[in-house]
Amino acid sequence: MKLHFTKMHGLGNDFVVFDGVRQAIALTPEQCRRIADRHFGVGCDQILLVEKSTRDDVDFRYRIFNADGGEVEQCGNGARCFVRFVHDKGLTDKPAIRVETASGVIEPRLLDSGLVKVNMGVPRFAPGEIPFVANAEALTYPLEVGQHRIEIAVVSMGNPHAVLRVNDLDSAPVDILGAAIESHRRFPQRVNAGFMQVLTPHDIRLRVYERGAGETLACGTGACAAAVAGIRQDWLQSPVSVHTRGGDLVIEWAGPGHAVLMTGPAETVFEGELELT
Ligand SMILES: N[C@H](CCC[C@H](N)C(=O)O)C(=O)O
Repeated sequence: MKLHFTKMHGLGNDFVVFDGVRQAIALTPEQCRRIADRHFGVGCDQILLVEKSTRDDVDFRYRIFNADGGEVEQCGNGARCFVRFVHDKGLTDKPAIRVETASGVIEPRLLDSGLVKVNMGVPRFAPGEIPFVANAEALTYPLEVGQHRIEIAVVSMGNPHAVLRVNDLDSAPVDILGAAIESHRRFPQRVNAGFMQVLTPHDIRLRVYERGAGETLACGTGACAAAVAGIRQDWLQSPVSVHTRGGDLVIEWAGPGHAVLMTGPAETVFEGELELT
């Protein structure tokens, strides 16, 4: 079966996007893995599936599959590409849309500047809402990882994030420690592992070892989680510029109970067709 796709990225976090509005598409985990494979498939960090909404108070539904084939709750860089995609494909002419995801409704908006601003919803910290086996909410939690004992902040943006502050991002053991945190037994659904270096109260550098994809050049929900974790610990003040290896995001957060706003680019790279086996 031939499937048309659009290759997109948000700061180098790249996606294969399918129009599930005009054609019904169902992907198995194995098909997702094959599409995401950078040698045997198209290659991407995540697959995004745009669908009609099942609700009349939102415009579209948005399904996200990691390169390992697992379906997940949220993707920030993907949300920016989502609104660019539905505009470019003539699926809507509204600059701001409401999108149903597995973890709630987000609101991406195309700005006149060409950037995209997304209301990513309210971050959550209660251990019950984060797959973290803890007995009470705290700003940080100790975690034994191999011979390391680290302090992590745990933030849900719909998807789970563990955020670690480091002094030097270039020498941080993101591959080894990130993989160990991602699959740590304290996170039954696994977790995205963010490594944050605070530069000023309004600037951080960030690398994220993503659940189901490994280290990516940028992680939108990871940038939200890191900024929120830093603001909660009085290291940061809103707005926060998050400098990732793929480029910069601006995160705004007015504090507990408020939504996180993320602003950044979304690019289309090419259109293609693949044989779905
Ligand atoms: N790996 C993430 C999903 C993609 C998130 C990321 N690409 C973003 O931009 O937020 C997870 O398993 O929760």
